[in-house]
Amino acid sequence: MRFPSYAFDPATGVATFDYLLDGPSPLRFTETITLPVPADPAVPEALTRVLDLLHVVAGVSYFKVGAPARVVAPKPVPVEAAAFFTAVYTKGMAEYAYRNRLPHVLELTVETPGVLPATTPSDAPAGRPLSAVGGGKDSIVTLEILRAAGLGPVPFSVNPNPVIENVNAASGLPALAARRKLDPRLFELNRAGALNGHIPVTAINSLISIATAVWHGLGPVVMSNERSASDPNLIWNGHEVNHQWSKGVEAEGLLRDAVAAYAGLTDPYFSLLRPLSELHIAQLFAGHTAYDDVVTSCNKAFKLHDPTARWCGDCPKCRFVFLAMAPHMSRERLAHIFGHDLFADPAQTPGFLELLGVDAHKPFECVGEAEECLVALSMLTDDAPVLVALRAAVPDSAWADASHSNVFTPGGPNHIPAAYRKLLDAAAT
Ligand SMILES: CC(=O)N[C@H]1[C@@H](OP(=O)(O)OP(=O)(O)OC[C@H]2O[C@@H](n3ccc(=O)[nH]c3=O)[C@H](O)[C@@H]2O)O[C@H](CO)[C@@H](O)[C@@H]1O[C@H](C)C(=O)N[C@@H](C)C(=O)N[C@@H](CCC(=O)O)C(=O)O
Ligand SMILES: Nc1ncnc2c1ncn2[C@@H]1O[C@H](COP(=O)(O)OP(=O)(O)OP(=O)(O)O)[C@@H](O)[C@H]1O
Repeated sequence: MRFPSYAFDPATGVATFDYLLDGPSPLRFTETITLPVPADPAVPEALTRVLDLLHVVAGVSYFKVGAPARVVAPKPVPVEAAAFFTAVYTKGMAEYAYRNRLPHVLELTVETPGVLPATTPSDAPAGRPLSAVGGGKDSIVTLEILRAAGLGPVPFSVNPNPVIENVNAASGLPALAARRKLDPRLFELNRAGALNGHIPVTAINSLISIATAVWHGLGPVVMSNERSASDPNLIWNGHEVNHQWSKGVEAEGLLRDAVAAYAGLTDPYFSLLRPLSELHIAQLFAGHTAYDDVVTSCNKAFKLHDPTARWCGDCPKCRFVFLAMAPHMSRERLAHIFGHDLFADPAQTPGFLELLGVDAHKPFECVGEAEECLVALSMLTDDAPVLVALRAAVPDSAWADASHSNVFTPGGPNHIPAAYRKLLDAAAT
């Protein structure tokens, strides 16, 4: 796989990234990413550098059509950027490799045509934070922590759908948006049965967020990725397979190092919620009723071709968020947010058992740990049909583990700068 060229027009904010899958029948693709144009459209060198990184990282959508054995990046970069590329194409594509039985994907190294020394670091950004909004509870909690601290966060999204637009409207904060258009050829190939699978979309959205912040004189970029995003779903051929890899703390560190070494940006990007469990975030979300009619975490609402849906009420993510929010609010409020009372429907029991670790591995979805689910269940005392069935199915040993849980104690590795860490600690205690 090669990366023939890319172009960026500061007058329109349009970047076009070209890709080539080499071979007897070469395949060419072009992805278009449109950044919001600032009042002063002069292009700083750091923006060009971030776009260089984005060119390679956004290539994963086209890589997956052929799983080529060699990926050759277009420019020399520092070792930190090369390491980030390799991790995105291996660890970020691990679910795709596992589902398609392509073990070589986990072993490849993204080649670069030379090694550059690291760029001299600049000062950390001191502008208004750019806060990535996905429409779910997590980014709402971050936005409200930053707003309460008087930092004037700027909500930012890639391809905002009506859910995200409604969340932004409920926040009352003027938002920025970027557009991302995959090459339509990809969908033709998918319809014709090409190899397909999950890609590390957060790595792409993160670089688009950093590019926007740099161009607009904003920053840092503040994400809302939680502690459990770092935990794998399963081990395959000796490699961890994590559906949420690019939301995890390892990816966050690699991305920060790559952007620092190649673009000279210091502390440009971190996740404010990294030390928190999903259950803890759900507790903080419960304090903000203004978003009840708009908040949506269900991934089915985010299909490229069906942008109007909210909670489907029948997927691992809906079940997980319902369970995580349940201890922190009335059942009436919960049913209002979701449009369904999932604990009243016995057909939901097997799906909840999967989340509780009683069945199978962690689902390939953005859901928290089995331990968090057990703690949430232990906090619920009423006799809704699903809760009765779950209590009966959970083994005694699991209850003992849940009673010693630290899901409400912030912890674990993170990259939060000291000034922001104070804000989190004040909000989460
Ligand atoms: C919404 C969703 O979950 N989509 C995944 C799904 O794709 P599907 O065909 O059902 O719908 P579309 O999202 O409309 O995609 C259409 C095709 O386009 C491909 N594609 C999409 C975006 C992209 O950046 N590159 C692409 O190539 C896609 O593969 C389809 O062929 O199943 C796909 C195959 O498993 C997934 O790739 C789709 O996932 C999206 C990329 C997506 O945005 N997913 C996030 C909701 C998601 O899963 N986030 C994870 C974090 C993962 C990470 O490491 O960043 C999470 O929240 O846990
Ligand atoms: N379209 C998008 N544009 C920019 N950032 C996004 C987008 N979608 C998600 N994100 C960001 O990526 C991270 C992971 O997204 P995720 O969907 O898990 O979070 P969320 O929507 O805030 O909450 P939830 O886990 O409840 O869905 C978050 O920091 C979120 O803000």
